[in-house]
Amino acid sequence: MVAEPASDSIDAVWRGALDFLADDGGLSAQNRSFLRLVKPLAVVEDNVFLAVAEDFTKNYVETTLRGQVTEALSEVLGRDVRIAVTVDASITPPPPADGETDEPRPPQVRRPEVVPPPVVEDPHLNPRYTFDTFVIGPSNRFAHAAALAVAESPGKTYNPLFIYGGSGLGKTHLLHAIGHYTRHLKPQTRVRYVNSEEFTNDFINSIRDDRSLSFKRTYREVDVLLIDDIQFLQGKEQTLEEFFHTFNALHNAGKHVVITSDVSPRNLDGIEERMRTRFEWGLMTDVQPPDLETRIAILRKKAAADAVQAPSDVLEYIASNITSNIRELEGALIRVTAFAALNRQPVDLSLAQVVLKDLISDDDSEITASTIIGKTADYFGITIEELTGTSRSRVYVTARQIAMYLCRQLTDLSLPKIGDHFGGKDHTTVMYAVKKVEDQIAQRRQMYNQVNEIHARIKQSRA
Ligand SMILES: Nc1ncnc2c1ncn2[C@@H]1O[C@H](COP(=O)(O)OP(=O)(O)OP(=O)(O)O)[C@@H](O)[C@H]1O
Repeated sequence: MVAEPASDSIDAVWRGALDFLADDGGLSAQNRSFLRLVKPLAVVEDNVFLAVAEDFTKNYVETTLRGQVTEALSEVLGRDVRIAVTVDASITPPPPADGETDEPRPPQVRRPEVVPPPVVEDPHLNPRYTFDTFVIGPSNRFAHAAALAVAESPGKTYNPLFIYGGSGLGKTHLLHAIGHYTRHLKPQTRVRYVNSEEFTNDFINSIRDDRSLSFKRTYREVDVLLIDDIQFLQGKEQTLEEFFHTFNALHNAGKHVVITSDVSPRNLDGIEERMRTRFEWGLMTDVQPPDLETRIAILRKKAAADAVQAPSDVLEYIASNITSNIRELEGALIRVTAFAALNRQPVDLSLAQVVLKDLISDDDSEITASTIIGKTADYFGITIEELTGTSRSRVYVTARQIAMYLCRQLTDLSLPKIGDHFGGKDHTTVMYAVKKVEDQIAQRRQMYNQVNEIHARIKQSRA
């Protein structure tokens, strides 16, 4: 059993968590700056209480940084913990530690007249999903144009904008791009991005905690609401009712709503007619699987963004063989370039063919999260309960993170749904695991081999 740290050791726990994050290497300078604004308060059972001076910082820590911070604290404490962040306006950022003086200091957010507040991305928006990084082709030209028009003048035309289409075709990317561009043009615009599952959880929690007013404020006091994967609301009557009122309140006030779904409004079963009709009030547009040229252009852009060298014939090979999902397309490129980097080999066609042999197969029967979890547990010689449980032993954590990564790569499940398969883990934990495995694949041969071997076994099990 892990001893409960005395309350005066909370500083040591927090320092350990910061060291863990530093070793992990995944924290940007901006995020390090944010963590310096946090004052650790106490560990009580499985809760770690933190305080910050501002709502803005609280929001950032609770959304963008939650996965990493929770993971680090759980690692240090040896068990799964949750974080709770409170606002205490009397907190001032600590002075820089020795040797830290060259690091950029976070701006003093409480003296805006001297130093302006930090200009950071909206914590809910992925910085990589912008219009600049979006490749336009015949399959998405209309959706892109509509998204751009909304971003340029929200509340005016195409309200609501409804974007639908299959998994991994860029719907989420477009939603985030609208958010970024709107804020770029008019920084004071209040934009909120939310996945429908988070909306549901937020709603349920607000009822449980008697916070319906703050829930309403969160979703109604915005200029642009971007709501992803609305199909998850199918059949959830109370949440739908709440969403219906949210939608009406925003629409009546001339605020913009952008919705994505895997099917068109009329194919959304389990959603009342009155709501489906409203979705059709504005503009509906689909995104289709991209053609070969667009797929090659997407790979080229991705290679340039990641600064990896990949000759044209390799990009064409990948693009010719992976046709229906852009997430898979990008995953294949990462796999090839990671293998080449680990083996200090140049990326060429024969290498790509070997590396992608099992990925490019004719068998397209569906891979499930259960298969992935089962095969990963087998590989590590642990049980499914251990893999999906809460133990922090290294082997369990590695197995859990690899299985989460493979679920993201090989299934159409959303981050919250993947979390559900792992005993109800938070979607930010899944996001963190995916990012961590992605990074380590390119840096550690062992990780690369493990992921590849498990992937091969999953594919074989379907043969
Ligand atoms: N046209 C595009 N140009 C560049 N990258 C793209 C494009 N379309 C999709 N992508 C990339 O493909 C990946 C999957 O896209 P995204 O998550 O937006 O798909 P989605 O349609 O929302 O899928 P899901 O329904 O599974 O959530 C992302 O990394 C995204 O950046």
